[in-house]
Amino acid sequence: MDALKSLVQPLVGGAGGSSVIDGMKLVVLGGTVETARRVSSSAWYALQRSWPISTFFLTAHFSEEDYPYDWLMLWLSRRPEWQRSREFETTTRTTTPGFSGSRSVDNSFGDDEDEGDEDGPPGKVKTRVVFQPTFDTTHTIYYKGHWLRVRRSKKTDGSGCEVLSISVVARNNSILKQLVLQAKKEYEAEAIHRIQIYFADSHGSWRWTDSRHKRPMSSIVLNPGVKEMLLNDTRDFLKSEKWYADRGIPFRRGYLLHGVPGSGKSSLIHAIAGELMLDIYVVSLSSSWISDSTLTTLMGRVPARCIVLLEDLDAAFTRSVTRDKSSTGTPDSSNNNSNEESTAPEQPTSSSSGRHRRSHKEHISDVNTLSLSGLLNALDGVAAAEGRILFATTNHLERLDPALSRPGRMDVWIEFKNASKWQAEALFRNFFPSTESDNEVLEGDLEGIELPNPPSGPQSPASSSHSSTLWSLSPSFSSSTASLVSPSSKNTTPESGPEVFGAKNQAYLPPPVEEHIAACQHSAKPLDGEKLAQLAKKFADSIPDDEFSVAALQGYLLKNKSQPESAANEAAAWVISERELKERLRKEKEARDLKEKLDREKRRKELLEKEKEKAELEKKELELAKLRQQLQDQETKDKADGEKKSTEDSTSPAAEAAKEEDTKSGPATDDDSDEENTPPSSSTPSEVAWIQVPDSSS
Ligand SMILES: Nc1ncnc2c1ncn2[C@@H]1O[C@H](COP(=O)(O)OP(=O)(O)OP(=O)(O)O)[C@@H](O)[C@H]1O
Repeated sequence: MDALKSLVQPLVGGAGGSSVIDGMKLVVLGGTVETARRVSSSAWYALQRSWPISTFFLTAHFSEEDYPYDWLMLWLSRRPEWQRSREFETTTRTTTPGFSGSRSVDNSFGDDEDEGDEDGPPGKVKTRVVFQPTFDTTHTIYYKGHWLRVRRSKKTDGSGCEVLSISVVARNNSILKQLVLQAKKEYEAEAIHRIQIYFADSHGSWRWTDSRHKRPMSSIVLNPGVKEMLLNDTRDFLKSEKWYADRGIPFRRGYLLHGVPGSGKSSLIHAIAGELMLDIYVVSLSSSWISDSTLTTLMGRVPARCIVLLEDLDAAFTRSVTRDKSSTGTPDSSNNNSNEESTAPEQPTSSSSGRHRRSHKEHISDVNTLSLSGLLNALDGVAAAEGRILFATTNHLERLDPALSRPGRMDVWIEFKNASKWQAEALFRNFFPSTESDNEVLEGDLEGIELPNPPSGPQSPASSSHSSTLWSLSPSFSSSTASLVSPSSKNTTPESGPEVFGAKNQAYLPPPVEEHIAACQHSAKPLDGEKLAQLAKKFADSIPDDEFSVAALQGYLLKNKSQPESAANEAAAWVISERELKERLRKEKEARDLKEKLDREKRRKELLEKEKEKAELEKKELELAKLRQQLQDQETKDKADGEKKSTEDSTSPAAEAAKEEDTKSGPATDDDSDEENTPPSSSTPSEVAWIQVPDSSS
């Protein structure tokens, strides 16, 4: 301290008693201590890295491609040392992908901490920002009597993958094992209310893609017994590992859900996954990069207990994007053409924290070489994981190869049809809130139902007691709802509503709320049991059996979510309008098909015409070539004949005599010789050339 004093003294000129000097002393002291801390810690790290100190450390590396990385990142995010890091980066991607937006990451902060945030627009997605230590900085964390050195870095192999390295001075690795197990436990405790969804990537790895709230079984409306049977069967399977082992049967079970679109196949699988607390691993078999070997690798890499979902099995060997295009379960080499337009693996866009947003580029090769035998091998070959539950969905059972759907691969088949009256009634009852307890099947858990725009904004006071029902999940005008309801209603006077411009004006009664504005309420009031039953029955009476999908009925109810009476009363009119719409669409499609057919026919005729013309032209050219050849032959022949004749003439005795005569009588005149040597006019080449040849250009 004396040394410090002597250091400071000259600077402050000896006026030690003033508050300025005290302040400066503190600054200098603080700076010195911090510098000393940093220097000593750097020296300590340098020492640790140096040989032989580093030889005392046990180090475990966790790649982000594997699950323990996620467990440890969640565990670390809760450590105060991690949060106290002096060098950090911010991200809206949470370190724990499965829990984006939740408060489980303690070092995050976001919109919901702003004061007055409640006034924000309902349904606004709240962004959370997370602090995380920068790469290549080392942090020391105390755990169960050991100092752990934790470091985040990137792999140097060019993949850009993150790696977490944890080192500890210990005799064996049991402390690291304990750490991983604890991190796993904490991670799973968080995951209890959610299911994780993984998608296959082109490298044959599974990538975490989404985390969803569990969907309650009660929100799935199927004919009685179906859900229960399926749930019992899957539960029973998971308990029967020994039974399978004793009989030498591979411990796998497959379910084929087939039927019309929008009938609840995917929803049921999600509900079952939630019920059994299993994650879902999705493979899209129509992906451009899928091949026999990638699929085999993927199937070998699923964990022991999970659901593997093969969506749209009938599209396995085609890469068309529309499911209505002819697709088949039988391999078709033409469809495996690598030059076809590639279809990128369908990855649902989910929260911003998804791993699919990693910056490193994914190489998606366009080599869909999946074959039927490859698929069958991947499903039940030696490399296929045991203990998994396979679900496959298809809208076209008839297009599947029998080998694919035989028992052993697909043990249980369930057909999904369009909604029955019974389902329509149950859907209505599930959809609208009731004041009676018997309707509580959905209480507390309907939040999983898939609404087009799931709002997360504040609820109106009236709806707060039912915050988890579909009714209260609907986007609401919240506190402003009261002002929109007809003034005849008791508690909807302007005074009871929020403070709005002119609300206190008592001189005139407000004009009635226009009907279309009143219809915009987004929350229905709970109905009493009797009324609900009556409306549900009326609704179901209007819905014909097996004509509309449950998804279509749900869409209709969503349009009327604040008006159960209208939903029931207008259902018959909706059915008529839907039929008309379907009829119109059918006719339009027919007209389109007809036009396409005529166009095709026209193009075919034009093609035929062109081919015919081409053939004719070729024929004429052939004839022409023939004639030319004949002409050439004739010319050659004539020439040869002429030469022969002239030779003969010159060697015969008469000619000799004539020659002698000529010699005697002197040279003949030019005219005479010309006459004699002129060949017969009929064989002159010039005349042959007058044979008319067809014009090739015609
Ligand atoms: N049986 C059902 N019970 C409850 N909701 C249903 C049912 N069927 C469909 N839905 C609703 O309809 C929507 C579509 O359902 P889902 O995706 O499960 O149908 P799908 O049969 O898998 O359709 P696709 O064959 O087109 O994939 C979802 O929002 C779901 O809530």
